Amino acid sequence: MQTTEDATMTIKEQTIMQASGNRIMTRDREVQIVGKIDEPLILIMDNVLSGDECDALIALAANRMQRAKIGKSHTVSDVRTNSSMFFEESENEWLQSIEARTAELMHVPIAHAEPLQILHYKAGQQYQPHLDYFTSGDVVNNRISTLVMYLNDVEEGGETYFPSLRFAVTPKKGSAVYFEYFYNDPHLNELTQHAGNPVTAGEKWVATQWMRRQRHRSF
Ligand SMILES: O=C(O)CCC(=O)C(=O)O
Ligand SMILES: [Fe+2]
Repeated sequence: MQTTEDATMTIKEQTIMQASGNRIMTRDREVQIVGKIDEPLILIMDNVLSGDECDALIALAANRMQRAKIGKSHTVSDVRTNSSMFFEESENEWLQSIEARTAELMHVPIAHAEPLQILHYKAGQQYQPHLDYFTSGDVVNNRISTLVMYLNDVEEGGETYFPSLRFAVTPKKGSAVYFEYFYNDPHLNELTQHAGNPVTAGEKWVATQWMRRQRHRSF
């Protein structure tokens, strides 16, 4: 990727998202940027989903959850104690509009999107530090960016935590954290390592959208 110079004359790598301004207008919602780290780019966004959309995603996923599987071998692992499920691509009309919004927000064509993933953490459950991109296997059409959307307010704990940056994002219904790892500098990509901190009271629901470098969907 090309590099640009910012005002302080330090060389900064180009990012997928142009994160200037305090809000992003999508076709059907105004999303507010309420927090930001520059490099690696991490954005905290408010108003990504409506309360009704959050409730509907949870309701649709609830009876389809299973213990989360990790990586290629699909073995149950202590790295993730939460449960998860994937929707079908564009399963219904309102899901389609959420997918279209996330693609617009993430500045990547919808064809590059993985199906939306839902995670559910009960009290005591967590997701230990990990990278979202693959370090073996499908590295050609690898993941390049993540949007974690919070579907409920968590009573206690459950932050999305970036250990290398010592940065924690508190879940808030309808808000999201965005990060990307498509840098030339592998160190910047590695800094996006993150965890789902243990939920210490209540429960936590999130929807994760991952984007691929190339087309991933058949339509
Ligand atoms: O639950 C979280 O806060 C993080 C989820 C996550 O890391 C993922 O879905 O890849
Ligand atoms: Fe992750």
